[in-house]
Amino acid sequence: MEIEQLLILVKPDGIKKSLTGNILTKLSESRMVIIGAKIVKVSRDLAEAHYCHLKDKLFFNELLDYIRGKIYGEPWDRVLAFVYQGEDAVSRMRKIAGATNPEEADHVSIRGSYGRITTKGVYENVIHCSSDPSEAAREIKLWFKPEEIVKEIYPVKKIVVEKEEKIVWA
Ligand SMILES: Nc1ncnc2c1ncn2[C@@H]1O[C@H](COP(=O)(O)OP(=O)(O)OP(=O)(O)O)[C@@H](O)[C@H]1O
Repeated sequence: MEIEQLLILVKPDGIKKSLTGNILTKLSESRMVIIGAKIVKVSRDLAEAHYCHLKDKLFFNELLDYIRGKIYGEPWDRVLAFVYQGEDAVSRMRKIAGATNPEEADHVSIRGSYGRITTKGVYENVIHCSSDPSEAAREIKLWFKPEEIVKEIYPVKKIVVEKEEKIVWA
C-alpha cells in the first residue's frame, strides 16, 4: 500500500464544541502519524483558495464565513491544521471522518457523531479531510510551509529572499 499524507482541519465548530480531544482520539485509531500541526486564523484568501472548487455554489460565502469562524467570532474564529501520514491515509481517514453530510455519515464516524445540518447555512461537519492524494498535496502546500512539516514529503527548492520583514521575539 502507498504511503500517503493528507490535511485534516478541526473546523471552528469542532473547536467551539471542545471536540478537539475527541476528534484526535478517533483519528488516532488510524495509527497514522502527525507530521505537521498548527493553529490558524483563516484569511479570506486562504479560505477562497482552499474551497476554490466550490466557488460557483450558492453557499460559497457562507462556507467562507464558516471555515473562518466568522459565525462564532472570537475566540472560536480559528482552525487546527494537521498533516497526517501513513499507509492508504486518505481513504482510511475519510472513513473515520464520515460523509460530508452529517445525516448521511456513518453514526460512529466523526461527522456522524458530532456534525449537524443547519437550517440556514452549510453543513457543520467539524473536520475537513483531503479527498484524494493530489488534492492533499495542493492543500498541504497551501496551509503549510516546508519547514513546518517534520518530513520532506514533496520536492523543495532554495530561494534567496532579500529584505524580508519578519516578526521575532522582542
Ligand atoms: N450541499 C451542501 N449543503 C450544505 N453545505 C455543504 C454542501 N456541500 C458541501 N457543503 C459544505 O462545504 C464543505 C466542503 O464541501 P466538499 O464538497 O469539499 O466536501 P468535503 O470534502 O467532504 O468537505 P471538506 O472539504 O470540508 O472536508 C463541506 O464540508 C460542507 O461544510
